[in-house]
Amino acid sequence: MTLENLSSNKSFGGWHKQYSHPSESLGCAMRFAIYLPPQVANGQKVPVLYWLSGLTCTDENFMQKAGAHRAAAELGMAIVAPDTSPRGDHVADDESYDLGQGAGFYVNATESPWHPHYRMYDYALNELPALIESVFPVTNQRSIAGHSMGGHGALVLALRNPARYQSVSAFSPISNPVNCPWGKKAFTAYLGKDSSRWAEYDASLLMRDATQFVPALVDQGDADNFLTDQLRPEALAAAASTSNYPLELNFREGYDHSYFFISSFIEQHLRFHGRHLGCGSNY
Ligand SMILES: N[C@@H](CCC(=O)N[C@@H](CSC=O)C(=O)NCC(=O)O)C(=O)O
Repeated sequence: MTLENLSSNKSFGGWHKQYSHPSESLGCAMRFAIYLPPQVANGQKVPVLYWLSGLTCTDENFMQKAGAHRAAAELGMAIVAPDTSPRGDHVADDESYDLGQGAGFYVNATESPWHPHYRMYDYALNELPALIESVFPVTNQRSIAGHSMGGHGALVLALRNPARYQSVSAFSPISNPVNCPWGKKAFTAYLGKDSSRWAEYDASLLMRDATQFVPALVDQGDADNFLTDQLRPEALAAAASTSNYPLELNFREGYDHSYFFISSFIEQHLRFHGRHLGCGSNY
């Protein structure tokens, strides 16, 4: 296993570290960041929250802007944040911000020129957790969370793989991508024009049909400029009502789509995951 340590910074008694590694699923070097709480210094293994970021992000946005380290340190929870797509000169790209590098949408692409590298679903579900669990002092207890495109990714991964995750949460997720401009553009490019093949990556359609449940928490700002056109939380609410899914959906007055919103409620999300991961004093 070739794992290159790119940076290390002490934070709230634990460590924030960035790594690069050759990814088999993506066929390129891939970067991720990990926050290791202080408990690991005592030889303790800790559970992991995977965080999937949104359009234009790298591994850095969440770690530097969300303010999650204090609660993770208290709870004894590792957080892993991968980059949002494969990267490199040999990797297909597009000049728009919502397709190509920085916009992997957590799918396995089937279409040219994307399919050789754009396999973020496999990477986030299998390759990254296998690497993390073989190298770092963590247990195999996982939860998953994300923002916007990453909220879509987190919900889809948990809904399709309920045995893999203890809990799922999202801020401002793209809840019904088959019915919004971001989703239609990305899915047409990555998955092809036949929209019947998009359903396996649509959180609302998956939640409507779910029979196995992962506790789910979603926060949505009501002043989010993407709310009506792109995010469609009402579709997720309707789906949860159909399947009796254990979804807590909160609308937060005055909050927008930014990391100011995420940083205002991230502690509540970490405590929610902590209860399901069995860490911290509040479970
Ligand atoms: N540049 C675009 C919008 C880009 C944007 O808002 N990205 C969000 C995620 S949006 C959905 O996935 C983000 O997290 N940005 C990074 C950050 O640190 O805020 C535009 O101009 O409209």
